[in-house]
Amino acid sequence: MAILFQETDTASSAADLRTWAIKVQGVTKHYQTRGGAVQVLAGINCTVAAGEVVALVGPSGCGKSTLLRIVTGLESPDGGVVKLFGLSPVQARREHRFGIAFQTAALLEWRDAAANVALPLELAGWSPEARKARVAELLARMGLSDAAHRLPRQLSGGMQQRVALARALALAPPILLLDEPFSALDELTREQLQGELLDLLATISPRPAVLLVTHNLTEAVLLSDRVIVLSRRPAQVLAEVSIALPRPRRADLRDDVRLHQLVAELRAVLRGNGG
Ligand SMILES: Nc1ncnc2c1ncn2[C@@H]1O[C@H](COP(=O)(O)OP(=O)(O)OP(=O)(O)O)[C@@H](O)[C@H]1O
Repeated sequence: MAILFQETDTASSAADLRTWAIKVQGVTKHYQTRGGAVQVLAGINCTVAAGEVVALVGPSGCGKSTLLRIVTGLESPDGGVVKLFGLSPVQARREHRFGIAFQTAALLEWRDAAANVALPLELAGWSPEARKARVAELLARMGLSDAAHRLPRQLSGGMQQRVALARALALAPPILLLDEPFSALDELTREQLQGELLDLLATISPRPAVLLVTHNLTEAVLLSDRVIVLSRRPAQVLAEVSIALPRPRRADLRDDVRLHQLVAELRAVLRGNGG
């Protein structure tokens, strides 16, 4: 295992920033609560290279989702800088540089599966014909062609997450941000979707950079090229673990002893931090 401790450089040239799909530098964040100020992020530095899959793990409540929301521009940091291919999160959102999928599929309940997938294409001004073709392609890719005209409530949890993934990928963004996308699913469905995501990432060209927040260490190792371990709140980067398992990967890699060793090593890092 290679544990690399967080990089300390803060001076980055514009060219360097554009090279990284995601670059997070010195990000701090606190929330004001009734009990006073709660420091959540205490100077986070991390990067995701183009085409790289990076998982973010850490103790419950340490600030993983907060960091992801800051990367999306849904929240602002108190300090520090976030760049997505050199753009601010707000610019990157405007230019459709990333797709997002959350724990709950967050589909529009009055739109059928096809219309939910079409939403980003509509917002980006695609013509009805182009939308129709792209939606059909995405639904077929996710095994949802027969469910195109079903409303979200008529879909299983796994199908809803497939729709959410298809929507996130609709504009073929170079970055995919995933916050616990499978954690609300039963174990078997979760494992199936992990396998489908592996297949997807193996076939999409060029592969998007992925930042995946997860509680599940097996999922982190199975899917990612690198795992960033956050400490307890206020979160700092405790360790970065390279996942040198070959690609393309298949879901049955979860039974491989090398994966189990990496999961054990991640667990040891977290336990060492009281996680
Ligand atoms: N809008 C908010 N106002 C006040 N406190 C907040 C807000 N959002 C998050 N927090 C607090 O910030 C901390 C970090 O929350 P966050 O959801 O980012 O953690 P997390 O690591 O993703 O948690 P989990 O692993 O349980 O999903 C928690 O203590 C949470 O209660």
